[in-house]
Amino acid sequence: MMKMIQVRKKLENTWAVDNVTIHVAKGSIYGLLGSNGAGKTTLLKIMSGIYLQDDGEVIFDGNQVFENPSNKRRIFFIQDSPYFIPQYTVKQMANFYSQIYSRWDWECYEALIASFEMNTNKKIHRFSKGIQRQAAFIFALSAKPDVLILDEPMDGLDPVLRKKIKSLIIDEVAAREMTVIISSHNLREVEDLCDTIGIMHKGKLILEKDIDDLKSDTHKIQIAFKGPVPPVIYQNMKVLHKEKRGSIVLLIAKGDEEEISSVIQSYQPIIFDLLHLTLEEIFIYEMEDVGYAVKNILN
Ligand SMILES: Nc1ncnc2c1ncn2[C@@H]1O[C@H](COP(=O)(O)OP(=O)(O)OP(=O)(O)O)[C@@H](O)[C@H]1O
Repeated sequence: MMKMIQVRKKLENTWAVDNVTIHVAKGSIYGLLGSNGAGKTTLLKIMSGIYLQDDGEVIFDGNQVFENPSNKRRIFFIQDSPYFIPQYTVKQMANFYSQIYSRWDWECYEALIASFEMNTNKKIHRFSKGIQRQAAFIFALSAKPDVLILDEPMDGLDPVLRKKIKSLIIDEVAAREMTVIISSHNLREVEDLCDTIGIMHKGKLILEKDIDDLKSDTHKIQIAFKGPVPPVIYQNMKVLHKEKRGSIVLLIAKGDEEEISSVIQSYQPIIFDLLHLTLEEIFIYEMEDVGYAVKNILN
């Protein structure tokens, strides 16, 4: 539903986004990861129609996004520093959004205001950074957008609020198939939320994976045999990493768990353990495979 095809954008002398192709399916939550300066904000600004790309296409539901007001009204973007009209109170800002977003839901707004115990008569710029962010979420969820784009949304929020906001996002996705694109420096912050992860590095999308696929077919295997490891056990797996510790061989490998197990068992190993990896471990090994360090997005 949201597509970017070979998109490039130059800012001053840098290709901030360089030949990126992304397809975000309706009702999915896409996590865009990358270290400082990777190009995430630029890509989100292109996706939400703030920037026009230099090359390539950005298509939402079959139409261009840039300078297309009817499409833009179906997209809500919370920037890394949320923008509010100067001097506006929460209530005035809500009135403003209700005129732009045709599906604005006052009932939902009132419920969120009560739940976050938000003072609607206070000028938003007087709130702390964290409360401004909560206000931005209240507006975003009340606007009932088809696509919610979030740039570093959890910055400045305490763990309780992060959890609350994540669960509100998940409820909205489940209830009406809202699509979410969310950027972060940190895999751990978004791994429980996203179903697809894309990693950017120096303007390029260097890895894009479905989280369930990744988790289900990547394993940590420890094996030892009386003699050498029979080479045939490697036939139905893709080895990402191999290490020998005495007589034990440690493998990080992709493949079907049952097939791998049955072949190994048939050669009567002395030791055989097959464990699932954390998403973080999977990314480290995957990135080793493509030759990039991702340590800074795993901290
Ligand atoms: N307004 C601008 N003018 C010139 N260069 C810019 C501008 N905005 C970003 N850039 C450059 O474009 C590249 C990508 O920046 P961008 O802000 O998109 O990265 P990011 O992944 O969001 O980084 P961060 O996580 O630090 O926010 C960087 O090299 C940055 O210096």
